Amino acid sequence: MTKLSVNINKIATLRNARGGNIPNVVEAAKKIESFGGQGITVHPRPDERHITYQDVRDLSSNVKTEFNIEGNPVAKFINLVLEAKPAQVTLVPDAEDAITSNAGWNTIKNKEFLQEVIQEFKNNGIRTSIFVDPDEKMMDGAAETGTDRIELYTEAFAVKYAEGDKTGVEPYKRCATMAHQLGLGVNAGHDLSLDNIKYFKDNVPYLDEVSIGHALIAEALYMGLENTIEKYLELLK
Ligand SMILES: CC(=O)[C@@H](O)[C@H](O)COP(=O)(O)O
Ligand SMILES: NCC(=O)COP(=O)(O)O
Repeated sequence: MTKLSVNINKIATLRNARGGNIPNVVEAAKKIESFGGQGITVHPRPDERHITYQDVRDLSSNVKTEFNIEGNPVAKFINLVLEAKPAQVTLVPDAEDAITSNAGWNTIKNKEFLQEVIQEFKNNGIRTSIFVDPDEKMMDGAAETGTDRIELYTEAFAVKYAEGDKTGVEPYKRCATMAHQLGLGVNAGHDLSLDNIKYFKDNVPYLDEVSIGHALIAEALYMGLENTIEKYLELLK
């Protein structure tokens, strides 16, 4: 079984559009858990355009399933994660002004830096995952950082799949197999949706967890959050 972690960034985007506290992200996380979501993911960005640092603190004492915090490990982020003590931290090499995540780590060039931050999180009992493109060289590099897991960056697959090209899944198959052989857990995320998740899940082995936000929240506008989560859970069995 592959776990579904629901990324709630877009719930905060909606709240921030008005100020105030509607929708309330903590309540949303609790509902998602009651609908069967197996984890909650957030990606606080430096400008706090959706999830704020305070949201992370509030969620940390309320999330009962697996709490996963994503972000670029700059000092402010590292301190926040050490304070929140989530089950998992996912390191993403985001530029400050990136509209969304758009690349994985070069695990070879950043090996020493990653080794250092990963060790700090692991010393504090936090599982680590690093965001990587589906490139075999980066799997070898990832294993050397000491990370527990990798998160395969799935945008390239999602784009090809939407164009009717199913071969985009091939590098993910190879990298998931290789990561598993190297002793790493395998997560995946970015632009996964009800349209493409089944094909991805059926073709990529050893998939521990997917984190899905943008499409899931958009789908929930039409189908409701409970139905949408149920559909994902069915497809991820
Ligand atoms: C790490 C990742 O894959 C992203 O999908 C991210 O969590 C989404 O962030 P935004 O919601 O800011 O686009
Ligand atoms: N790690 C990926 C994630 O949390 C959600 O990405 P998206 O579904 O919002 O593209």
